[in-house]
Amino acid sequence: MTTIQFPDKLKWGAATASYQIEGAAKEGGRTASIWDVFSHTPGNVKNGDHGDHACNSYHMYKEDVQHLKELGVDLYRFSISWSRVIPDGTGELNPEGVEYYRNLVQELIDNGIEPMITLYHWDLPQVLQEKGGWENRETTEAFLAYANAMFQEFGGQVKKWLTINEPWCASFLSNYLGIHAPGKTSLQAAVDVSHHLLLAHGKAVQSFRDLVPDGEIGYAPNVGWLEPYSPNQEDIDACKRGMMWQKEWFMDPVFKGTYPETLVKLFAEHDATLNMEEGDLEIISQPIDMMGINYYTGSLGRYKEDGGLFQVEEIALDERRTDIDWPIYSEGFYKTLTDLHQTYGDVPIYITENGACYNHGVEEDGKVHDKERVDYLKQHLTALNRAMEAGVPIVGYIVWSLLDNFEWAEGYEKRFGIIHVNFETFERTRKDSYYWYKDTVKNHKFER
Ligand SMILES: CCOCCOc1ccc(-c2cn(C[C@@H]3NC[C@@H](O)[C@H]3O)nn2)cc1
Repeated sequence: MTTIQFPDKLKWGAATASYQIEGAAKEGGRTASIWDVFSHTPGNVKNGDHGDHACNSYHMYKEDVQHLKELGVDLYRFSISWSRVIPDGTGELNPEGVEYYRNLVQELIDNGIEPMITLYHWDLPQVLQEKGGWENRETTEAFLAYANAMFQEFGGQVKKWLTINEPWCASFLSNYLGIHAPGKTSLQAAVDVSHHLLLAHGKAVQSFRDLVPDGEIGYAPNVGWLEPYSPNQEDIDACKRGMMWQKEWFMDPVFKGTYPETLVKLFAEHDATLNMEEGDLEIISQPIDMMGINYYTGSLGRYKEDGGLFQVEEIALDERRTDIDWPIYSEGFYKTLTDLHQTYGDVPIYITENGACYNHGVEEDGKVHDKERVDYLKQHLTALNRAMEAGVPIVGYIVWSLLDNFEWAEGYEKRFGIIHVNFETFERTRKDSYYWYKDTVKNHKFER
């Protein structure tokens, strides 16, 4: 057996997001988000699932906090539903909506858990979508007003903030590939959305400096690793192009104040222009205090002439898959983290999401034996440990997710939680992985 030991200063956490767990979609003054509309549109989500009730956390947050307390984590990462706190998208705050999050923040603090708030985890108010959504540059101002209101409401108690979760998913997966809300298939729309998300991020960071001067703020891009299928230059270049879409496109503007020219040209060749205004990149490249990284999977990448926008095809390393059919590639996690450190320097990194989909149910013994999830976490935490030993400044690890929840277009069938949720009764059942994670957090180590 080998002991994987972590430094005591590493923070441990668990994560969720508003539309995926809250439910109460039409309660407490909340109005529709783009995910309400998208999930209620037939054909968009498996089994016709939607977030009307989700995990019922709007009514069960106290129980959720008890699970977190007994888990022993330092941090709970959750997101605010913009349309719950500002139902019209702009203008008046909804007192009931603000009260829900004030109660949640207080419950966390009373139980010794530090809140980490994500401002935008994909649930844009539908009212704003009807005015063009993120394609409309004005939405960056609406986001700034929303962020300022949240900074003023919660900045006294909440010191860790993330602006945008997985901007690649919120722009290209949602507006070019059409797989997430609003389900558009326009490359121009996706390029506009990606720029406006980054601009909104930069505006919020600027304002945060005044409103929460003792806080730390960042954003949470997702990255998948592509390893060249062969040493052929065409495969190496194909992997670089494929990763650029999630990595350089969303990180160069923030850390270097530029977009990668290769992609600007490639998008232009496909009639999608990058529409910026003077001063945008100065706003976007506001210094941030930390970066969240969401990592799940990776694969081999091989040049393919007709391989889509980036002329790359993804080939799984081997047959190991999770139950959402994503390859298991913990070495890719290590390579992602060391690559980011070499490219972008010593920005402190929180792993804001890492976890696995395994769809185990509750057995006759009343337990959930998700050994595969424990194995996935062991492999990826081992890779994380190696990256830390290689000098990558990782300051926190936040598992996705605390609860089984609404996994977007996959619905409730795909379970990422360390706690099982019965979506009829909302009963929570701690999985074997919950107890393994609890022990790892307590001892800052595990055996493998
Ligand atoms: C190129 C073609 O690709 C087709 C599918 O493409 C993707 C990519 C990525 C995802 C994806 C899902 N998740 C998990 C969530 N992260 C945030 C949190 O809310 C979790 O629920 N991360 N990435 C889905 C689909």
